Amino acid sequence: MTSTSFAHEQLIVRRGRRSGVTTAVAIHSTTLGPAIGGCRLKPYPSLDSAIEDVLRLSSAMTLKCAAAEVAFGGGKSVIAAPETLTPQRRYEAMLDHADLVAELGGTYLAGPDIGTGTQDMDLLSPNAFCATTGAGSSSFPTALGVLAALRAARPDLAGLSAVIIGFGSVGTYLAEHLAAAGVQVTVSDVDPHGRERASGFTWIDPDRALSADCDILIPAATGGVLTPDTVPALRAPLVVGPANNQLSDDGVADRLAAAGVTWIPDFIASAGGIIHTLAREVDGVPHEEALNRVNAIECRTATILAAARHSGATPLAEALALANARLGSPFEPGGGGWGATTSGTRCP
Ligand SMILES: NC(=O)c1ccc[n+]([C@@H]2O[C@H](COP(=O)([O-])OP(=O)(O)OC[C@H]3O[C@@H](n4cnc5c(N)ncnc54)[C@H](O)[C@@H]3O)[C@@H](O)[C@H]2O)c1
Repeated sequence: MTSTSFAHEQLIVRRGRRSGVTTAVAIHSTTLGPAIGGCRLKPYPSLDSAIEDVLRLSSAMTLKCAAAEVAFGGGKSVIAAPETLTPQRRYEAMLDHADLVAELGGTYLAGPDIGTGTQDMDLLSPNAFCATTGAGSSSFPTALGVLAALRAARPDLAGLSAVIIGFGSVGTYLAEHLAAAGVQVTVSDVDPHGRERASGFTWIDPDRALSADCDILIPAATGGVLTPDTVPALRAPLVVGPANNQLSDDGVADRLAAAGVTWIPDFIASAGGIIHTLAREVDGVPHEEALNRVNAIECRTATILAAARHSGATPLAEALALANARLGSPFEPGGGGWGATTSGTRCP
């Protein structure tokens, strides 16, 4: 999901001097403030695919921040790890990456992502969020944000059925909350251990999950799951989840609408983690107030869905209009300079 009307500001790719591992930082936009985005560590089939990933994910972060009304821009970083990485070489790769991020002088601030965690953020500190002394895991607020987006489409969840693709950190929170709300929850994961952890929930094999007969389909694993090929197989009338870049391309939003599927844009539904982290670590607000800001995703999603119903456009088109309007007339930071966030001011 990458539709913004401008090119990346910066892409830096470097081979680490200690580790020999290639790492990259992409800064898509600093229009609203320093670029933020997770640091992803994983093996890639090629350098090109790592660069493609960091470019796509960083532009999605621009949209996520703009729509979430925070005074930050979009960035992302990747560490293209070899298939086997000893703990020592992994540590050296993180230090190499920390050097690269530090050279950017605060223009890019990292956070945990696939393959990295809070202790890695300690190494990137002060150019990172969610270090061990920070706001903690973003998975719970991310799940809360998905639930807020879901409520905008289906206020009454009791008695509905949901299939969650990806029983990881966010997927597990979602499964527990939805079950508590009276939803019949089915989960799926490619990891064989996922099935053991999923006792208490109905299980479905990953290759059947996307086309499962249910009220709500929740992509909570990888991106790119909604494609021209997979849309015809969908049976759920509503798709909403935390996975970034769920569409293979923006045109898939039109296919979803034509198939009668309501798709809530990922960059709206998955913003709970950054909203909570910034509220806690930048604005210093209490946990409860930070969660209130996450819950504003319900109002934002309701506004987008109502606009789409009114205009006949897709929710994606309306969400892009919202984000791009904000990028076109940037928030003027108050006395706090960059770092002051506005989340919740337009959607209390
Ligand atoms: N954690 C956050 O705060 C956060 C914030 C925003 C977006 N996201 C996105 O949400 C998604 C889930 O995040 P997470 O933190 O729970 O990640 P995670 O790594 O904890 O969980 C993902 C799970 O998906 C499983 N999986 C991978 N491919 C699969 C497939 N094809 N079918 C079924 N299962 C598959 C993995 O085995 C894993 O258990 C990711 O796309 C992530 O980028 C997460």
